[in-house]
Amino acid sequence: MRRVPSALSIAGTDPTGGAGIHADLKTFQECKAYGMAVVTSVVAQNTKGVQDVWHVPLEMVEKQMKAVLEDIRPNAVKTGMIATPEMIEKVADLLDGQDIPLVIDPVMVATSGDSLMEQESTSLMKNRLMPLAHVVTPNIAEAETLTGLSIKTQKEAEQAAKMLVDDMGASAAVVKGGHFTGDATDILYVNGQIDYLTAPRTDTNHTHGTGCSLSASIAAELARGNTIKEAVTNSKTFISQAIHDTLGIGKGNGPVNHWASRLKKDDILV
Ligand SMILES: Nc1ncnc2c1ncn2[C@@H]1O[C@H](COP(=O)(O)OP(=O)(O)OP(=O)(O)O)[C@@H](O)[C@H]1O
Ligand SMILES: Cc1ncc(CO)c(N)n1
Repeated sequence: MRRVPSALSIAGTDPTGGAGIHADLKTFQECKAYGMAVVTSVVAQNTKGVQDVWHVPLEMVEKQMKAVLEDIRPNAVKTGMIATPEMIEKVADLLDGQDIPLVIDPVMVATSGDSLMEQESTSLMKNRLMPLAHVVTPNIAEAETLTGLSIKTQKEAEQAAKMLVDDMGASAAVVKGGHFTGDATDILYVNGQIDYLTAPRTDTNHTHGTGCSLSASIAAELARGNTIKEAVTNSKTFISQAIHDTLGIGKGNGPVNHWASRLKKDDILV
């Protein structure tokens, strides 16, 4: 029987629509999955920075999750901003044993440089969330924090990807090279194999929400029944185009163009 694939984001908000659950829902839609979202933190932020954060009470996170799970069971889940140790424990408890493909974007710092996770959360992120992850998608700084390695080269990024899987229990890791120089190369480690996913670097500072959108795309692809390698490869194509076909909006690091694969910028200009 044919089905509508659905994907759930568990993440924080961005009222300017470029990152967090807003980016995730746009991405799910573009990547042909029915999108759902549980809010973990309400963030007053824009493309220039984070002004304030309110964490949703844990019992309300649990109620949101239960409301979704008892009604429309997602075919894949992604987590983004889960700021506090207590919230990580709660989300891990709720996801443990669910048998739903899980993409963990270990969000720690916004593109603007503002912190989105409490320092004390790192060990719980490692001990509780990594073992549940089908795919974990750290950027270089997040991979360094999780593994304790210093990552200056692609070989060191490979080593980090292997640690996240072989030592910490994720099924696959994508160490993103957005903050390296040269081509935008991400390193995928899955089934004991390293793959380099490379795209030309776009010369832009409009990269707000790139990480959120990449991990949401991977979740949508998994929800559609694709393998991890197919999901990550297709998602790399999606995010490269969304960065390349920039919208040029925002006074800071502007948002990516989630429409890019089906609309060219001229189609949406008024
Ligand atoms: N300038 C660029 N040109 C092309 N691809 C890029 C560029 N910057 C980032 N990417 C790609 O975007 C994806 C996200 O990577 P990045 O390392 O920026 O994640 P991140 O730091 O978690 O993102 P965020 O800014 O949302 O926190 C990766 O596939 C990366 O290679
Ligand atoms: C809510 C949220 N999640 C993730 C990021 C990282 O881009 C952000 N800026 N805001």
